[in-house]
Amino acid sequence: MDFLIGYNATPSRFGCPTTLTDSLRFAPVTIDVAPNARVDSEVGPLRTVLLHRPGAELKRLTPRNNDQLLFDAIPWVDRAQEEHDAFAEVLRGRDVEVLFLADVLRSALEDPRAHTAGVRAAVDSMRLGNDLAEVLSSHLAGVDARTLADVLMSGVTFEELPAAEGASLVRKMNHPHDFAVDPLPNLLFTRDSSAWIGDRIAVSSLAMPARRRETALFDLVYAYHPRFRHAARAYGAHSAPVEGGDVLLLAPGVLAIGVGERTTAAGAESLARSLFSDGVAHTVLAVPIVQTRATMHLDTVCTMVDRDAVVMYPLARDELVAYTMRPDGSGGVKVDDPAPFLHSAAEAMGIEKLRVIDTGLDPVTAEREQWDDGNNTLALAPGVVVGYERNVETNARLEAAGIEVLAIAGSELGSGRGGPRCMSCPVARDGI
Ligand SMILES: NC(=O)NCCC[C@H](N)C(=O)O
Repeated sequence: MDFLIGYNATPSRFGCPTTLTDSLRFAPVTIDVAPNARVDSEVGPLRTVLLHRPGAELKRLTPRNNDQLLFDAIPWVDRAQEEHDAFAEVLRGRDVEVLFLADVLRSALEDPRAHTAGVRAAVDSMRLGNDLAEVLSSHLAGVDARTLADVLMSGVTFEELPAAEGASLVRKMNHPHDFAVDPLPNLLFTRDSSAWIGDRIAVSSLAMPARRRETALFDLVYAYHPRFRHAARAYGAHSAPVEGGDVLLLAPGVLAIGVGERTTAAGAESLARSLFSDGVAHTVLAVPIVQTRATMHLDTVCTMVDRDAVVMYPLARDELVAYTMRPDGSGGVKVDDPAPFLHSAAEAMGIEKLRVIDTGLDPVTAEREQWDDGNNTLALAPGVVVGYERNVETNARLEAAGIEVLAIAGSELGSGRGGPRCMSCPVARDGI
């Protein structure tokens, strides 16, 4: 890891007012940082990405728990892993450094403070009762980083618990296959649990109970992994809900944040406020989206495929509006009345028009392909995206508009209702 002289905050790049505390924060300090951790757009050439190779946590899914765990089917795990390996290979083939959550989590847990935080994140005394919680905590305190990482990701059933003296009522009254520690099958969707915005990392406060514990895992990765531990934070992991799938970096300093099933208006406002005060953004568009499973995040209906182009679900094209937020000049946030999204986005980005690659298919095909994440592309560079091969019509429209589509299989990966953008957390992109 390089040691360099740096600054523990980034000066305002957008002319936002600086305060006394800002100037104090700019004192030089010696820090070890990942020199390239920075994402200013959706389409700048991708250099580093964080993925999660699906693992044992997917084997926990059954027809009894899949709805609650936010999967629409029971994935064939071996095939999902093959599909994911092929996805990672496509990225490596384009010179992208691929990091895996399991690796960074294990490294972070080598730090004894992270280990303690990890045990705390695994053991819920409200569920287990004090006796069993204590037994499990002292067991996990003694396991190695790899084992603790596996517990945190894949959970533990009551029958897998270490034999405890004087079995508790909780243990006796739960079915052996019930979870003492819940599995986190949605770790696959690394986009949602954290997002880099400029050189800041925003660890999400996730809305759905099945995903809430992801916050603690990412919190400790960014707090203790040697590569990330000095990264500045945006927003607070314990603020109102914001999920990364709702956060689009339209252009440097310009964000759109979907507000719907996952991200609340309070969450969007809190993230905007934090980005404004750190000088990381000058305009944030809050974009209401319909609260349905099909449109759980903004990136299920719209993703950027070029500097000035998006692929968008046709029904969203005319319906999406945006509430534009800007700093008010005295530490607050000014909110405009809603206006058409495409217009507000172009204005904030300083371009004449945001091109829409029209997946203007017949409504049934459009609806089918939106459900199968046709609009959820991951840009590797301006005009180059990864998409699921099954979305034949959408991909053909993209190609016809001059966008190169690197098609990957997603029959099993898609069972959790997420596409290439959902499955990737960009850590470093070059500027555009
Ligand atoms: N950005 C995204 O749309 N992510 C997909 C998340 C799917 C996951 N099964 C969930 O319901 O949260």
